[in-house]
This record gives sequence, C-alpha cells and structure tokens, in this order.
Amino acid sequence: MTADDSPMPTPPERPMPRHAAPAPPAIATARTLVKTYGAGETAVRALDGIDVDLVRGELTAIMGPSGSGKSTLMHCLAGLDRATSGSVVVDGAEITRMSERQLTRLRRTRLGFVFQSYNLVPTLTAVENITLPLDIARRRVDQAHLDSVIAAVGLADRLHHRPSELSGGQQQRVACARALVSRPAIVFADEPTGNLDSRSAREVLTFLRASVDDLGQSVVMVTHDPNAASFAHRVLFLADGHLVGELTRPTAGTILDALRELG
Ligand SMILES: Nc1ncnc2c1ncn2[C@@H]1O[C@H](COP(=O)(O)OP(=O)(O)OP(=O)(O)O)[C@@H](O)[C@H]1O
Repeated sequence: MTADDSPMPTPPERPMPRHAAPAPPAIATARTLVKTYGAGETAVRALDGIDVDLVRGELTAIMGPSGSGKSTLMHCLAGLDRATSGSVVVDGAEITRMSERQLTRLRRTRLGFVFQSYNLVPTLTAVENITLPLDIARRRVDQAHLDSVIAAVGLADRLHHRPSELSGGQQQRVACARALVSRPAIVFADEPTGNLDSRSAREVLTFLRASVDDLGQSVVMVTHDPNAASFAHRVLFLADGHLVGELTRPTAGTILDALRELG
C-alpha cells in the first residue's frame, strides 16, 4: 500500500470574505512544551521543549521511534494529559491552564478522537454510534453534514449494522465518521490503522485525507507506518522528546529515508 500511485488532490480554493480577518494558519500550537513523568532519578522527560505548529486544514502525521514521545505529544495537545511546562493553544484556546471541567468540555465540543481499537458501543448501530457525540451533547444533527460524512466514509449500506456485523475497516470508518460529525476543530487519530489489514488501512487513510481535502478538516495522526504517514501533508519526526525533523509532501520512500537517518 502506498499513496504514491494515487493522485493527491489539492485542497479546494476557499474564497475569503472581503473584510474577514484571515484564520490563523495554525490550528494547534505548542511552545517550549515539556512533559516529565515521575520525579528524581527515575524521572522521564518524555517531551523536552517542543515547539510546533499544526497547520489548519492539513493532515499531519507524527512519527518516531518507540518511546520518542509521540503519544505524549498528542495527549498534551488534546488535553488528555497535562504538560509539565510550556503552552498549548488549540483553536485559539490556551489549554494548559484550563480546569478539568473546561478540558472535558473542550474535548467534547471542539475535538474529535480516533483510537486504534475503534471504541464503538457494541449495542448501537453504525449510525447511532456516529451521532452519539451529538446526542450526548444534546446537539441537533445537521442531516446534510451527516449525509456528506456518511457518503465520504462509504458506509451508506451498513448504517443499521452493529459493530460485530462490520469488518475492522468498516468499524474504523464508523469511528472516523463519529469523530467528524460534530465538525471538530481538529481530529486526533492515535495509530488509526494499527489493527487493520493494508486494504482497510488504505480505505481509512483515504477517508481521513478526503476529510481534509473535501470537508476542510484538520487532522493529526500518530503512526509507525510510513505508508500511512505518506497520506499526510506533513510528517513530523520525534526522537527522545525532541522534534528532530519534518517532511512536506511526503512519500513512503522519503519517510523511510528520514526514519533510517534517525536510526
Ligand atoms: N504514564 C507514564 N509514566 C511514566 N513514563 C511514561 C508514561 N507514559 C509514557 N512514559 C514514558 O515517556 C516516554 C515517551 O512515551 P510515549 O508513549 O509518548 O512514546 P511513543 O513515541 O508514543 O512510543 P510508542 O511508539 O512505543 O507508543 C517513554 O520513555 C515512556 O516510557
């Protein structure tokens, strides 16, 4: 599976209203971000002063060796974990000083999540799983947007199936649709294709990329897989808690070369 042989559509031009202030290019920003686990001699500095901007309307992949800090970075950016020092701004909001209550609200209303293990509710149908975040937040379902997400995810004929009646790839596409249906500022995807065969992985990645190109979504994903990362607009490389490089318009080949250089 590679993205090299599939044409990479360029994001559609979006006309800017005349007097509107341009949206800031970064949807999430970390400055001098430090995360230390434990204390004293056994302390681990998982993030050692990270400065990064995640570009709005792009799919960003985070790669690096095991233990380099990928999950920690994603969790700190998503308000799932608290930074030790430094700042994180997500969609204009400084989250490092937020209370637990504010963070929960931010995650529920402004962020979308896709996990390796799908995390669907087994007793609900596909469409009920997709609209669950809106139901919990007591928000109205925008039927037109729901229809466009369902069409993009290619599950129109599986909407009334329960997760046990769906393949892994189909379940993960339901999880992606669930993450997108509330139009979050940013979707965080943690190894979204880690449990999938290459064909299903390609379907999920194609959908995540299309959500950016066609729906204007911003997505960040942690992955170990160069083929998966080749679907991104930009790949960030971490090593020992530092941001050590990046690639724009990556291919599986250039990503492999960069990983080899990292050792
Ligand atoms: N809860 C924790 N308590 C103590 N140390 C932790 C904790 N979580 C992560 N670490 C340590 O922080 C460092 C970074 O871990 P992290 O999980 O962010 O790396 P990663 O790049 O996502 O790794 P992997 O690819 O194996 O998932 C590692 O040394 C890890 O052992």
